Amino acid sequence: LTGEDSTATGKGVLGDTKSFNTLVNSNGSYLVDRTRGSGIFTYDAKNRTRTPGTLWLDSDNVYNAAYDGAAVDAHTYAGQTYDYFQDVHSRNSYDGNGAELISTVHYGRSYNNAFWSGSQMVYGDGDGNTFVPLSGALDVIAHELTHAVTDTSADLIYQNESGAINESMSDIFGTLVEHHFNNKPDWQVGEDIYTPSVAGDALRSMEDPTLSGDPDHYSKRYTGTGDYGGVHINSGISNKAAFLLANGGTHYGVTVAGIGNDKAGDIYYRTLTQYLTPNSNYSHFRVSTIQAATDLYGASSAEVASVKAAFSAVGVN
Ligand SMILES: CC(C)[C@H](Cc1cn(Cc2ccc(C(=O)O)cc2)nn1)C(=O)N[C@@H](CCCCN)C(=O)O
Ligand SMILES: [Zn+2]
Repeated sequence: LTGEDSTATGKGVLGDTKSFNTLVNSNGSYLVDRTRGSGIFTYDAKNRTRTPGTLWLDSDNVYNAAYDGAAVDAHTYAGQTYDYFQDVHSRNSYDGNGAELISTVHYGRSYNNAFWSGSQMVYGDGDGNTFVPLSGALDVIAHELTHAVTDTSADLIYQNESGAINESMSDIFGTLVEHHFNNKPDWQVGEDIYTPSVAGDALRSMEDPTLSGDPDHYSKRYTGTGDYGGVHINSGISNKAAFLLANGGTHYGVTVAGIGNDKAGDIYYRTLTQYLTPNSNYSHFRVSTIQAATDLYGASSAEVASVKAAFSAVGVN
């Protein structure tokens, strides 16, 4: 594919105007951003389930049609997530080696989900009640891309406690990316694309996981076999700890002094990429996070003390 690098404008899922990089040639404008790593490529599944589908081609480099919104956000937010990992953690794409970022939108019919397939991001349109097109939320895209970071580093097995940590890392970095770009930042997940007719709700809350029925203490962990052993359920334990580490608070009588998003992000990134292994459980997660914080700030630092307090607050001792 040859052509000129160009900047297009368009409207995202929620009607917001934004600009993004495209490749233009005699065929028209492709959602190809050659300025980041080996490139960001966004495809159209045309409501079927073959991936990646067709590379997105637009006629005039202006992406204002309703059908374009999902692609505009998938492309733009993938670029922002790339920038977060490069600029904040010096990681070039999800593998650290500039891997291409492939996204497919309009996957399936009224498909209420988004996922990392093992090689690319995939976004459904939602049914319009439970979800609107799922690429419309930056925390969701960063959630999916963090699965790729995890798979190319700790490679946490997607079940039971290692799977819950895998899921929590995706929620943590999804939230940190949303804060980094100051995109209506909060400690909820998927709020921008979940239940358009219900204000103030979200898929999951990191501040209070019990709002979606998930545990906020290790003693309340799910031990069944559903959801790959509760990977989207027991993630609440780590999500609550992450909220406390960044923001501070008192939980079940344990007080945590917040250290802020940036330090928390550096600690979790180092934990994920240097210490966690495929079979890590919550106990090893605590030890690893303390070690990462010790490497960065010293054994007697306030940051290490807050990591210990955050894990103790959620019952991981
Ligand atoms: C990231 C987030 C937007 C997305 C949200 C999501 C969507 N679903 C299915 C789903 C469908 C319908 C409802 C309903 O209330 O009617 C709720 C949930 N479950 N979770 C999600 O969490 N997807 C999983 C997909 C995992 C697929 C297995 N690898 C993930 O990326 O972890
Ligand atoms: Zn996930």
